[in-house]
Amino acid sequence: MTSTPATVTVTGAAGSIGYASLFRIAAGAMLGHDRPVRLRLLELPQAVAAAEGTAMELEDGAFPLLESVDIFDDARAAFDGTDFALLIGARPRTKGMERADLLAANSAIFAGQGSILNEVAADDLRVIVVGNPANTNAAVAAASAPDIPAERFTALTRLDHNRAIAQLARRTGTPVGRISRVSIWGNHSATQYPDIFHAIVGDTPGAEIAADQTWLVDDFIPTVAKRGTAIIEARGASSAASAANATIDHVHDWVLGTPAGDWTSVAMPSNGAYGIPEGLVCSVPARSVDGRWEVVEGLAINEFSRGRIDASVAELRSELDAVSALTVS
Ligand SMILES: NC(=O)c1ccc[n+]([C@@H]2O[C@H](COP(=O)([O-])OP(=O)(O)OC[C@H]3O[C@@H](n4cnc5c(N)ncnc54)[C@H](O)[C@@H]3O)[C@@H](O)[C@H]2O)c1
Ligand SMILES: O=C(O)C[C@H](O)C(=O)O
Repeated sequence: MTSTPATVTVTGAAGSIGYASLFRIAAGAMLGHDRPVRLRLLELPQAVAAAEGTAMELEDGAFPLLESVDIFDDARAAFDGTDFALLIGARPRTKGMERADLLAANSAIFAGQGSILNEVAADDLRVIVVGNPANTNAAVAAASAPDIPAERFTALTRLDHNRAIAQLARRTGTPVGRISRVSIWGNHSATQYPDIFHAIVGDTPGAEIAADQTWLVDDFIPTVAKRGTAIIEARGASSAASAANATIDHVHDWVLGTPAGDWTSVAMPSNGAYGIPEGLVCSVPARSVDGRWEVVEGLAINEFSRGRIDASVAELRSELDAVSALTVS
């Protein structure tokens, strides 16, 4: 544990996920209850006034760990010396909008932010991309930051991981705290593959639960993979509090470690494990060891899982190709 203050830059700070994240970060839920935090709020100029309101509320929280709150509409100033970049700000997908439409809108933002982080962020920078399409945005940002180790760029699939645990708990009546070793593979999209073949659900091996193929294929997998869309349909806006919660879980475990005997799911640059091509930011089962994500290697992948993983990897590849084509043209 350290009491060295951490500088945390949150982009899209006045948006829904930003608002749902900041107070918990200030309270110590992300970096530990003994680590002071300096918050930097980055917003578009038109949302700076809203960010100022949020800063007033943060002040009114009188959080003992909160050393400062600064607001920026300039990315270079917001990222200067930052230790943690929570890249949330992006155009959210709204009702009827396809993820592909987001590629064009968002890749320029993340290329620009990656390149600025490369120049001004702290040496120990860690990045989590939440703004969609999160995996490909993270790949674009990493490619624009050649001096920062690629492993420091991650994207959020912890929300999918948490959703999978919740659905398993609901199905089996097992408390969430007794479910471990769930894995999300692939893209944060409808092609993602929530894998329970290695899970432990109470005292039951996940493979036993997965043996009910009808439930697995027609219920569990689509419910988890399309949960974001279901929430957009219901709320008229994408998930915010659960996304903020998952973002905090992701950074918390990255810094403070995954629970013993368990793992989580992280979209990170592939090292080639499980045949996933390098260069893609792909969700895999991962443990945090001494502050670094490590892929959980050596899991037996059956034919069913292989097909699902390959399908999501193919989508990631096509997203990256589409972004490269945009950059070239
Ligand atoms: N990966 C996940 O699990 C997951 C889950 C939910 C939502 N999301 C995504 O998170 C993103 C944010 O969602 P939200 O609900 O907070 O949206 P929101 O519209 O409420 O807020 C987005 C904020 O980002 C700001 N912004 C836009 N471009 C910016 C830029 N270049 N720099 C700084 N700020 C910028 C906007 O002004 C706005 O305040 C969306 O892309 C959404 O699809 C991802
Ligand atoms: O914003 C979206 O497209 C959905 C979001 O990523 C979610 O999973 O809730």
